[in-house]
Amino acid sequence: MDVTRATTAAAALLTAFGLDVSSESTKRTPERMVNAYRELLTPREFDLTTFPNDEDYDELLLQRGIAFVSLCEHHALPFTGTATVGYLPGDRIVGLSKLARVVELFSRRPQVQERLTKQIAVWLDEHLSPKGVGVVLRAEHTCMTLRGVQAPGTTTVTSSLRGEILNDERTRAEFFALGGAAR
Ligand SMILES: Nc1nc2c(ncn2[C@@H]2O[C@H](COP(=O)(O)OP(=O)(O)OP(=O)(O)O)[C@@H](O)[C@H]2O)c(=O)[nH]1
Ligand SMILES: [Zn+2]
Repeated sequence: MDVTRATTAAAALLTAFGLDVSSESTKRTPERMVNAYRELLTPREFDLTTFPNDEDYDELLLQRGIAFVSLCEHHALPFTGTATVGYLPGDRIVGLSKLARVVELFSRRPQVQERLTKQIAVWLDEHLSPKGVGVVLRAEHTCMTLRGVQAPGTTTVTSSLRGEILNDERTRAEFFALGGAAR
């Protein structure tokens, strides 16, 4: 991100909106605005730590209630919610915190919820090679609740399933029973 250019552009945009960016209170507003968007668009880096599945744990593991914030690519407004990320281990188990970090990796960029959901599932499938992966996101889109149609209280729910969580009926039912609608 070119912060200097972005700050100049933010000042021009706010001025074009008719806002005063010269008072003591607002003169740093363009810079603050850029910092806020930069934060929303910058995931923290991490290493994917995995361990051998020595106990042969062969049931589902779910992480529920992973809070995320992303940016609607149509309006550049935030959408926020919670993710449930689950997997059925193969030879390796994952460090628990990494599930939330993967959600952050893909949420801090311009997104649509469908793509975000799928990217999390595909990434885990490719990097962890588990027997199955399931992701459910539940989010409020401020472009829908604060403006436009103004439908407060609406939530958008998406899911992406792979492997046995997709194909095995019992595993799929258990996944949704344990973590459906991103509790
Ligand atoms: N499928 C999908 N649509 C989204 C997402 N986020 C926002 N949208 C929609 O993207 C659409 C953009 O449509 P436009 O008609 O060009 O935008 P607009 O004129 O601001 O429309 P309104 O929001 O209806 O006022 C809207 O219907 C949004 O609700 C998302 O994550 N997934
Ligand atoms: Zn939007």
